[in-house]
Amino acid sequence: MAEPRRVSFRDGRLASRKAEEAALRRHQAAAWLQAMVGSFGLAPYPSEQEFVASLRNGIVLCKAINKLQPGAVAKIITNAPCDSQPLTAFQYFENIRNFLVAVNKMKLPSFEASDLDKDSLDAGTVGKIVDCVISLKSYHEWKQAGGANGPIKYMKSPLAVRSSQLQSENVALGPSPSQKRLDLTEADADTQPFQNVDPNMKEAVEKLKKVIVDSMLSYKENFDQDILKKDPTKLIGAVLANQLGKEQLLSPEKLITENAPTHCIEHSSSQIENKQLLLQAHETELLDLKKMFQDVKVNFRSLQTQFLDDMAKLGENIQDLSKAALGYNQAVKENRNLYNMLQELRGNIRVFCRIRPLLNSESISSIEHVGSDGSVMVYDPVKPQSARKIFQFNKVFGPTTTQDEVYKETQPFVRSVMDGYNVCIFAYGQTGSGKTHTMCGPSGGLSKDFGINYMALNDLFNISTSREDVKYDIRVQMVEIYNEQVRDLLNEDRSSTKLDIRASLNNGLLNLPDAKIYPVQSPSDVINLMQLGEKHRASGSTAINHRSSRSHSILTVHVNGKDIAGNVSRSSLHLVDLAGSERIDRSEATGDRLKEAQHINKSLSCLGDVINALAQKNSHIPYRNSKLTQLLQSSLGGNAKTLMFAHISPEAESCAETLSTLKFAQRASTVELGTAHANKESSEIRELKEQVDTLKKALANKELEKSSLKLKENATTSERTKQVLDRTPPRPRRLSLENASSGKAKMPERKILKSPRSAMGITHDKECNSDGFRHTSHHESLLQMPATCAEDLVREEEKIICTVDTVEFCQLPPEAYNLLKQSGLNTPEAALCRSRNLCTEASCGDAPSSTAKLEKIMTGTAVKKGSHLRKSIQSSIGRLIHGTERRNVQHSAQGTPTKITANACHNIASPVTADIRLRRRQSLTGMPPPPTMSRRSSLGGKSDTKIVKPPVHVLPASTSHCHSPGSHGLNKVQTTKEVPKHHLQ
Ligand SMILES: Nc1ncnc2c1ncn2[C@@H]1O[C@H](COP(=O)(O)OP(=O)(O)OP(=O)(O)O)[C@@H](O)[C@H]1O
Repeated sequence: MAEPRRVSFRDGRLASRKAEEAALRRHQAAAWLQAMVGSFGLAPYPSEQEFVASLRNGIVLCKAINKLQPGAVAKIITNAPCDSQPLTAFQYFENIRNFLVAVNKMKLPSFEASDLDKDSLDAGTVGKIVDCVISLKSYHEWKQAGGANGPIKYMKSPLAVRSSQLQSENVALGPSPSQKRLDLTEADADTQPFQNVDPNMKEAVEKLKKVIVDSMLSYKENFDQDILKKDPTKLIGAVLANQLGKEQLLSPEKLITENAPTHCIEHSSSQIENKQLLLQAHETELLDLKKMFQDVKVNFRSLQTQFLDDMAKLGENIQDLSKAALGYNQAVKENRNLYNMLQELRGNIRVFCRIRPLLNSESISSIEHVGSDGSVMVYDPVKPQSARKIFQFNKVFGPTTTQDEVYKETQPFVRSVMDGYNVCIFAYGQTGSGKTHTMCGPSGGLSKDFGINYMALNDLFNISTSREDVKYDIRVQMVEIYNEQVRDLLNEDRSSTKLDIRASLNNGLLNLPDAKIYPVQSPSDVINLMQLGEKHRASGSTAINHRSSRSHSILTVHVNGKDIAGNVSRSSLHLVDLAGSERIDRSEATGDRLKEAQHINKSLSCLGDVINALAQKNSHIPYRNSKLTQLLQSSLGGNAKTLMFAHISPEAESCAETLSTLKFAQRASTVELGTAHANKESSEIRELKEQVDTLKKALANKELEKSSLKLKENATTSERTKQVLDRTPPRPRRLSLENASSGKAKMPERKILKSPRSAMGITHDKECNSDGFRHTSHHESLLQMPATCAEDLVREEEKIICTVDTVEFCQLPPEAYNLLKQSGLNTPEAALCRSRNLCTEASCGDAPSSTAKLEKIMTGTAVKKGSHLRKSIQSSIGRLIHGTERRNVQHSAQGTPTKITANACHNIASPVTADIRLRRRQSLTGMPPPPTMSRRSSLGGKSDTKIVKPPVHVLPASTSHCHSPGSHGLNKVQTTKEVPKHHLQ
């Protein structure tokens, strides 16, 4: 199969080579003719047609031959300049005929007049014409050389043409006999005998010539090393044999012998001899070519080696480069990850930039480059010389980015809502830049190409159904801020949509308690609600956007999750589509539109102020300057994850706004919110938190009560003391003092707080009332209380003391508290009784049993409680107590002598109550007190043992009366339960 292909290739090459040779000869002929007669418009390398066409009228040929032999053509028929008629065919013929006669006279190769006829044009006939001209040329050269060296020699063979240079040199000398013999185209007298020989013979010789020339050309074209290695004589023999065999011709000798008449044989053998010589010459030429070929081959080999070396080096270089590129890519990736981590840790506002497509195809885009690394390069096409500005964001979405691609990048934020994080995604940008398209989808979410709002909610549903162990409750709110008014978008009653922003009691965050909130179960619920909201949202047509949002819309999704272990998470997702900033001159807003635009621009400017203040870490952040910043406060400065979409329009006319948006967004990306926290609580923590809240409230109540008590005591002490002293004879009074001191030993601890908040007594009396204690009325009655009303006072005192104990009781660790609750003391009244009983038990010397009970509770608590949670709750309770005590200490230090006395009274508690107190304290704070130190000493003060003296011995006489009310009170408590009333008297 391969062989025919090689043959046809060789044939093709041969044909092209022949054509090349013919073209070269035409070129020589044309050049010579032009040199002889001047330019006649023939191209240097004419085609066959051009060549023949230029000679067809015979004028050029006649002129050329006349130059060689003046008068060779007597009359040349030419076109007169005035004669516009073209020459007739007959006139042509005259010129050609005269030329051919002249040529024949000169015994030069000739052609037929009809050969110039265009209809009969073929390669052979053109070749004859060219041969004729070339022979004229040779003649001319010979003549110029003087004609002394024998007859003219002209070339017909392509090979003869190839060696024309050599021959032209020889022309000067005249052809040697051997040369004459070698020349295949020799047409001198030697060839004459052939003209008389048998035409068959002539034809055979012509064929032979042709075969040899073709073979030579063929072998020259296709020689290979094998051929060149052969003996040239044998090679030629082989060529002849081959070609002759192919042509089915006999060998030249045989051919001549067989076909030629006898008288021609001698001549034929000399012809063959000539041809053999010619072949030898070609053999030499072949050898030269072989040498050349070898040289070329060596060069080629060295070039090939060099090329291979270069390729190898190039390969190595490419490998190095690819390694470097790979390393670089990895470094960039790592860098990016680190950057993201850093941002995550810092809690920076993430910023994505989205470029909407050009809406007017004739506009020029001001966006020069969008990098995959989050960079965007902007320039002003109106001022192409102006500097390019590059901005860097977390991500940049080009004009061809789809909604799905945008959401894919947003998804991680949305998903973290389900893990308890608060997330805020807001779209910012000039009017018509595509904010609504991104958040709600085209046509404000009314089409199928949904925006982030819908996709986010859909995603939340998917997660909620995929997490089987958590039960989620998803609710939706949708409001707008229109002309600085917050309006409910989901309220069907459009007459009462105005909403107030209020601080939540739970977390202090601002919210809209009156806004309608709808539970959603499926994406279709969401679509319905969003469509309702979009229907109610204010929008209008401006010169920039035919459906421009005239309000900021906030879609809030509240997600509450509770897992099977009772752990809860609460989070919210704010999806904010801001109204676009607009230049009034461009939006051409008037009337209502103008008012809206002013409000929009103002609130966006407030947002800018807040962002600036946050970016600069100012101490004051002006959230309250607009409703928008008020509502977004928790997202901009809280522990939320915040993502901002900066939208830009690529049109050249919007370049200024684009730059302003990008600068704003870049500033926003520097705002550090702090690490976001998940709002997750385990059931235990939740319970503990609730208990801490209860304790805090109770502590506050306690302080209030004590301050009220202090007021009461201050106001009534002197009065009561005076009355009691007046009524008590010296003996009972002494007894009373003694009883007081002994009774005191049995009394439970009583703290007398000197809170600075006592001034708030009037306000907080209401709270006390709500707890069932009539402090205010009591306070008033105390001011006017006659001595006989002491019993009432005692009751009041008892209540106060019980209240104090209730507070302290509530300060028990939760488990202890729960255990006590389980034992039936789960109402304030029961707790009150319980505390009273505890006091009583303690005062009756039943301290060991209560202590043991407490101890039991504490031990159980310690076993049950995880140490971590325990520590946390204990430390918070400890702080609460420490804070109170510190305040007490401070007040004691600065207090009146009465207060000192009271403290002294406090410090002389019986060992039993002191023990209870210490144990309780230990259980609450987890800090074991040193055995010899009282609570105060454990707080860093001095040991009570050093400052506390028995009241009887240390109290100065002037202050002993101050102790009486307390002792009275305390005695009264005892009295109410156990002590006879006469002790009071
Ligand atoms: N990414 C996008 N691909 C195709 N069209 C878009 C894209 N973004 C915006 N558009 C088209 O541009 C026009 C303006 O968009 P859109 O209304 O969302 O802008 P806006 O920023 O919300 O404007 P305004 O602030 O005035 O409400 C709309 O016709 C919208 O369909």
